Amino acid sequence: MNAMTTIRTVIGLMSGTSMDGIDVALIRTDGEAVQEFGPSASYPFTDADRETLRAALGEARALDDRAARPGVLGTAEELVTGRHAEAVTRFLAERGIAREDVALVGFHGQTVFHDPARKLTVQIGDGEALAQSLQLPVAWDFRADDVAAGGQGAPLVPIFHRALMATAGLTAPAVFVNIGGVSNVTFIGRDDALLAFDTGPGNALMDDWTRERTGRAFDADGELAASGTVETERLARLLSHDFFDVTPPKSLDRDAFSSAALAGLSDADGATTLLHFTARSIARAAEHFPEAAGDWVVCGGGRHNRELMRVLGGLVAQAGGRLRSAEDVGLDGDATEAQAFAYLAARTADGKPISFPGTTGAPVPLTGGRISRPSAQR
Ligand SMILES: Nc1ncnc2c1ncn2[C@@H]1O[C@H](COP(=O)(O)OP(=O)(O)OP(=O)(O)O)[C@@H](O)[C@H]1O
Ligand SMILES: CC(=O)N[C@H]1[C@@H]2OC[C@@H](O2)[C@@H](O)[C@@H]1O[C@H](C)C(=O)O
Repeated sequence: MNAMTTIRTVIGLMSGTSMDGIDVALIRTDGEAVQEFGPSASYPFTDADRETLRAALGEARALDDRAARPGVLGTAEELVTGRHAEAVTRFLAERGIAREDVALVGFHGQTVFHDPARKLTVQIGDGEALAQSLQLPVAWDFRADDVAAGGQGAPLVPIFHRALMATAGLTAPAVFVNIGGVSNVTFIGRDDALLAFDTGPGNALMDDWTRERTGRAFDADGELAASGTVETERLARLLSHDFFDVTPPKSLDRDAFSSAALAGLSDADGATTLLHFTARSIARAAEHFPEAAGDWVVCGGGRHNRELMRVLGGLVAQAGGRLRSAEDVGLDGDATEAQAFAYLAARTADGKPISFPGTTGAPVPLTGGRISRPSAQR
C-alpha cells in the first residue's frame, strides 16, 4: 500500500459555532501539503434551522452520553445531515464537479456541547447517513478520540494552519487567528512547533447581543459597535475571567461567556464593550506564546467586522506584530475551516495524526475520525 503519497480530491464541510450556515470547500491534498485549492461556497441556514439548532444547544446541556439524542436533538441531527447533503449536491452541480471525481468528504457536524473536563464533546450529524445519501466515503466524528484520550478535542485546524505557512509565504514565528463563533489561535514556532488554543469569544457573543437587541443576525462591519463607548469597568470584569490565565491547551464551549455583565447598557455601548472584550481576549493569547510573532493572519467571519479588525490591529501592533487578513496572504479566509476538514479527512484516511500535545493537549500525536462508506462500496 502506498497510502503515504496518495493525492486525493476531498470536499470539506464545516458548520461552526456561529451557526450561520455550511461552508464547503474542495482541495487536492496528500494530507501533508495542499497540492491544489479548488472552489468553495457557503450555504446559509434558514432562520428556522437556526432556531432548531439553538434549541438543540439548550437540550444538549443536560447530556451525559454523547450518542443520546433526546428531545429536539434527533430532529436537529436529521436537519444537519440533510442540509449537508443538500449543500454538497448543490456545490457539485453549481461548480460542475462530477461526484466520481471526489474521493472523500470530511464532515465536521454541528457542535452542540463541549466539556472536555467531563470527556464529553458532542457533534450532531450522521456520517453514515451522509455517506449513503451522497454515495461517497465520509470521514467524521473527528473530536471523540482526542477527548477520550484526555485531550481538549479542539482546536483541530492548527495542523492545517501549519500546512498553509508555505502557501501564504509566511515566516515563523507566525500566528493564525480564527474568529468564528469562538476564537482560536495557532502559534507556529521557528522549529515548526505548534501551540494552539481557544482564546475566548469570537462572533457568537456579539451576534447574540445584536440579535437580542436589534433583531439582526450580526453587527455588519461592526457599525453598531463603532458607534458606542467602551464601559471600562465592565470590560475589566469580563477580562477577569479565570479562563484567560489558564495555561494552554484549553478549549471552550460556544456559550462559555455571557453578556450578563452588560445588563442595562445601551445597544451600542454593549456592542462596543463586547467587541473590545473579543479583541482584547484574542490579543492576550500572546501572553502564552514562547516568543513574539510577526504576522497574525486572521481567518473566519470575524475578519469581515471592520471595527473588530481595527481594534485588534492596534492591540497586535502594540505586541510587536502585524495583523493581516487571510486574503492579504493569498488565502480564502471564509473557506479555511472547510478546507481544514478536507485535509483532516485525508489524514484520517491515511492513518495520520490529527491532534497533538501542542494543539489539544493530547498525550501523544493522535489519529481521529472514522470513515463511513456507502454500502455499495463495502
Ligand atoms: N460583514 C460582516 N461584519 C461583521 N461580522 C461579520 C460579517 N460577515 C460575517 N461576520 C461574522 O462572521 C460570522 C460567521 O463566521 P464563521 O463562518 O467563521 O463562523 P463559524 O464557521 O461558525 O466558525 P467556527 O467554526 O470557528 O466557530 C457571522 O456570524 C458574523 O458574526
Ligand atoms: C468543540 C468545537 O467545535 N470547537 C470549535 C469552536 O469554533 C472555533 C473554536 O471553538 C475551535 O476550537 C473549534 O473549531 C475549529 C474548527 C477547530 O477545531 O480548529
